[in-house]
Amino acid sequence: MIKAEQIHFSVGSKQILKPVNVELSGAGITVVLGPNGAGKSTLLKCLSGANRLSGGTVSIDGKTLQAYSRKALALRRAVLSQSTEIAFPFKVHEVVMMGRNPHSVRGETEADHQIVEEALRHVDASDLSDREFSTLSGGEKQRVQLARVLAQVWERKGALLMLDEPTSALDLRHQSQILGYVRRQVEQFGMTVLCILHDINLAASYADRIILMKDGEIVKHGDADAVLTSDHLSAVYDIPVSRHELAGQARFFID
Ligand SMILES: Nc1ncnc2c1ncn2[C@@H]1O[C@H](COP(=O)(O)OP(=O)(O)OP(=O)(O)O)[C@@H](O)[C@H]1O
Repeated sequence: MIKAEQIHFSVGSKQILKPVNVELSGAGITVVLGPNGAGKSTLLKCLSGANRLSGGTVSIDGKTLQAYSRKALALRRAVLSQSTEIAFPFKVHEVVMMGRNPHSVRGETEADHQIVEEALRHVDASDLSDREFSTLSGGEKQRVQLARVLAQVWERKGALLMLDEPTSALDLRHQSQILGYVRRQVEQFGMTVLCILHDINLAASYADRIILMKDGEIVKHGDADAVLTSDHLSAVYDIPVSRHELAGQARFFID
């Protein structure tokens, strides 16, 4: 369980994240939605420990982030950030193996290699394994980075996954393939997922809960069906958004 109490984040005199409380526990996908600049990535970075908080505390299983060693934190939660670039000429399989580093006591094992192979298969990137990472397309890089994150918490019961726009560079098939796979991980291993998306329809398809943000604040946080209303979305995005039910699924359109 991850719990944030009154966390906030400022740069100079600008408060980018106003004091918020967030609690995520148990198996499920929480999607963070909101317009550009709403503070979604800042919230995720504060929860993951990438941002030094201006105030408040984040704890995982009752222990503050500061009380975890880097390795213990890496075994408990994995983070996919927006930037997928890597400065050095690594091969794809080497990038995914980085996700296994926190597990290595005496180097890579056969099991680690199998996990890397499996992770690449699940993101449809097996054929890229021996390619140099820097030569991949944007969507290929994003899938490989996701494989690295999946390898980090491979089949760990109750692991935390924090994903910042994991599908932003993906085509339609890969969007649904990858979010579908994340959904199955949640169901099989009880993972707790926090995922930033821009596509409201994707969010409606995969989210159990929604955090709706605007101007550095959480405007709504609750069950997806209750948060994803025409009124809430129109107010947050400053544009009329209508909700329709199609084949039993909520669908959103700009009027
Ligand atoms: N280190 C920083 N220094 C100055 N401003 C920052 C910094 N980090 C974030 N910001 C600003 O804070 C606001 C929130 O940024 P954040 O990246 O959290 O937004 P977001 O909701 O993830 O946006 P997007 O949908 O565009 O990715 C933005 O206006 C951004 O420019």
